[in-house]
Amino acid sequence: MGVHSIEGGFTPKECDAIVIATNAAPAQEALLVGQNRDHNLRRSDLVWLDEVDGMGWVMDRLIDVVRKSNRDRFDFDLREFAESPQIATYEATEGGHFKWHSDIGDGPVARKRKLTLVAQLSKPGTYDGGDLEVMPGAHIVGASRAQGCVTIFPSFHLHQVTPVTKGTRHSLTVWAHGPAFR
Ligand SMILES: O=C(O)CCC(=O)C(=O)O
Ligand SMILES: [Fe+2]
Repeated sequence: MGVHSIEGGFTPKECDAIVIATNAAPAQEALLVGQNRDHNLRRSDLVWLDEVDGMGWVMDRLIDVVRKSNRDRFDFDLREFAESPQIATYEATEGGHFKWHSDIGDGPVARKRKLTLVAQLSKPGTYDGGDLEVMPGAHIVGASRAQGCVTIFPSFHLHQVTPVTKGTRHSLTVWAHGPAFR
């Protein structure tokens, strides 16, 4: 099952507005499913979109994009958005990265993740590295780095963010949930 890419899911102006609003909110160090702090696996700061004022329109857009993508490409049984979208900040100075992982976890909510959506919030020229790569089969698909581009894939696919080696990368992730695959 493939990786779906939607150019212009957000405009560059909208991406900048999300980053500016996020930077004003206090960040938490990213925890993994199961709440373990493992810098070897992941190094980034996280802000929950629900905790940033004036971001309701962002959730509305994400819902539209997921609905359309699911209708056109996946046809999964999706029922809810059970978690707040997360905005991640990967800093070169901190070796920001996220090693190969699947988003389906053991917890009651992470277990129900079915589609993962990632929006590129940073301009491609402002950071080096920080590539989102997805493995839908025996090959690796590199996500578009275009600002505002949205990449959608089944949450069980392995994916990684390569280390950021210069500058800062911001991304927005949201999951759509539903009954377990069978
Ligand atoms: O930042 C990204 O591009 C991906 C983030 C991710 O894989 C996650 O939050 O599970
Ligand atoms: Fe992930």
